[in-house]
Order: sequence, then C-alpha cells, then structure tokens
Amino acid sequence: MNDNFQVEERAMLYSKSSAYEVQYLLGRGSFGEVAQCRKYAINENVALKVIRRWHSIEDAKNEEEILKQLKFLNSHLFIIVVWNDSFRYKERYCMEFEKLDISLHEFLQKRNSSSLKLKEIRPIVQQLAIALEFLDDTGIVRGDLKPENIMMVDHVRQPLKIKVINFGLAVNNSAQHTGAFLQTQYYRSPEILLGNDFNGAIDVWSLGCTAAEMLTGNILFPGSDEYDMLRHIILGIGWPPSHLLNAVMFTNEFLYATSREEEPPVWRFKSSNDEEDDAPDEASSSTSVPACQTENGRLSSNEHTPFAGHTAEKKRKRDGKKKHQEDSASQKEEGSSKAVLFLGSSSAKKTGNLNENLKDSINSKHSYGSMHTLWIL
Ligand SMILES: Nc1ncnc2c1ncn2[C@@H]1O[C@H](COP(=O)(O)OP(=O)(O)OP(=O)(O)O)[C@@H](O)[C@H]1O
Repeated sequence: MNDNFQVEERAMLYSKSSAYEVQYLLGRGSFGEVAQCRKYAINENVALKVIRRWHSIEDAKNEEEILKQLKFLNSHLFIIVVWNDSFRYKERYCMEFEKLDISLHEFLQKRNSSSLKLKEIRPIVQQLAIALEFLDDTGIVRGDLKPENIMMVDHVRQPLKIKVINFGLAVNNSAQHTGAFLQTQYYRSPEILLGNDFNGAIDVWSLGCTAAEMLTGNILFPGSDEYDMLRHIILGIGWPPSHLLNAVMFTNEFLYATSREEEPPVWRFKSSNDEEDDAPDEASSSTSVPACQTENGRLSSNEHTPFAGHTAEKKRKRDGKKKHQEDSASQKEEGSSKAVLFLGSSSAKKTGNLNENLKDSINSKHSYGSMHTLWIL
C-alpha cells in the first residue's frame, strides 16, 4: 500500500463512512498534524488529527480509548472537545473531532497586551472548572491543562466559550506510574515534580497557572527544567510543607536536608556545582527573580532566571547561618502555595448552586498542589 500521504490542501482521505478533503492545516502537535477537512458524508467541516506514521499508533489508540470513555460519560456536556470517529488511511491513523476555533495560547498572542480582562477570564475559568470537575469524577482522566490545550469555540463572541482538548490517563494516581507525562512542564504541579501521589488538585494547579497567565500575559512559573520549576514555585509562593518534602519520592533529587539529626529536617536546594554542605538556600536568594515578577511578555524556557553561579553561592554561604534560620521559619508556614482563581462572574452568578458546588469541590482537594484559592465574587 502506498503510504506516502501528505496533509496538504485538497488532499483526499477516505474512511468507511466518508471522504474528507483537506482544506488547511489548523496546527501541529507532537503526534501529528490537525487539518480542517470537509466531511462529504455530512457536508460539514471537521478537524482531522492525522497521526504521523513514524509515531506509535499505540499512543493514538490510548488517546482514543480515553475519548471513548469520556464520550460514554457525555463529555460533550462538560466543555470537552467532541470526538466523532477514528480510522486508518494509508498507514496514518486519523481521529475526527468537532472543528474548534483558535487556542487560548494563539488568542493571547493575537492580543496586543497578550493578557485578558477579568471579565473575560472569569467565564473561561468557570468553564474550565466544570471540565475539571467532570474529569475528576471519571477517577482516571486528567486534563493536560495549558493555554495550548484550551480551544475557543468562537474567539469573537463574548463571553468566550472554550473546550478542552488533550487528556492523560492517571494510572493509580501515582507519579511513579504516570509522572511528568501527565502535565506540561510550566503547568506541572509540585506533587508531580516531587513524585508525590496526586489527585484532581494537580489540575487545579494548572488551572491557577493558566488563570494567572491570562491575567498577566506571562507564564507564571517558567522553569527551564523540573529543578528550575521547583525553584520558581518556591520563590513565588514559598516552600511546600515539610511533611510533604520528607515523604515524597524525588525530594532528594532537588533538595537536601541540612542535618539528618534535626527533627524535622530542614530542606535546602541542591546546587549543580557544590557539595551538599556548600549549597545555599537558592529559594531565598536575592539574585533570583520570581516568575510572577517578570516584565511584560511571555517568557520562553530559555529566558528563565538561572541559578546564581558558584561564586555567588560561596558569597551567600557567609550569611548561611542567618539564612538557615530564615529557612526554618519559612518552612513552618505550611501550605504556602497560593494562586488566584477568579470564579464568580456574572455568568457564574446565574448558575447559582453550581458555582458554589464548584467552589466546594475545588476547595476540598486538599494537598500542597491544590493551591489556596481566592474567590473574587
Ligand atoms: N478540534 C480542533 N479544532 C481546531 N483546531 C484544533 C483542534 N484540535 C487541535 N487543533 C489544533 O491543532 C494543534 C495540535 O493539536 P493537538 O495538541 O491535539 O495535537 P497533539 O499531537 O496531541 O499535540 P501535543 O500532544 O503536542 O499537545 C492544536 O494546538 C490546535 O491548534
């Protein structure tokens, strides 16, 4: 069979039930291209995700399995993209979705200020909370929430209507099984970074990061890697509770305890250059700038503020004792993660109890990553 199929204008694909004509490319992802196609059987436009042939068809099938389960649970009622059909064409695997408009990421880029007004953000967060509540109820599916995976249904109509695309299967709710695959780096929760068990709170974390990004136009925690992510988070909102640090799987990859005898241990950042006993408290370093304090414009991964080098660390070592005491004090402020969720717009008020239920539901997801939520009504 000739497998030399290219996703290009006017190319034809065929399933058992319909012919599809490619109109134009909507976007590219890690698995393949997504094109707007005319579906002749119904004479409507659809979005066809055509998986690259060198990519594992298995991954596509896993995604399809999740979509089937979501559809069975009436996901279309909960701000989740509608998946219609899948088929194989010339060694490509194709998944047909309802055609949506542009992503929130593109929408933010189109805007001069690259940030949204509160009155635009509120209905988006309200809709995302509904989607997350639904996904959490499934018990196994998590959203990979980030502006690229939030699609506008129609970006010129107010209030902005959105749908969530792309999900992950949360095997056993354990980071050991699913880990980093579940969340994209900038939106990855502390539970996942530190290898803790997790629940729906990790999606609330990503929701908080996304809400902050809509408001400021900047990525909230633009860490260049997992280590740098943790540094940004601790700089921005403080240390995770010590009981979490003492228990989780990857703590020792990023941090070390200053004294094994101390009860509880006091954690500090490991430095890439120094011996453990030489490492400063990077999180409280005055040379580092929290992501939330950056200037205008989205930061890319290579624009992050790097750790101060070895010399600066040596210098800070002189003040080590003082910092150590400050460390201990700040670690006692347990549950220090904060984020702002703007829920309760005029549209939310119309939904009355639903809004209250969502608040309860989100507030009930207690863990470090669930963030303290501040409701602006
Ligand atoms: N239903 C849709 N309607 C319109 N555009 C879409 C739709 N689904 C996806 N797109 C566009 O195609 C792009 C890639 O899609 P998607 O993220 O699903 O691919 P992917 O291969 O799963 O990517 P990744 O795993 O890297 O996120 C999206 O960023 C979006 O711009």
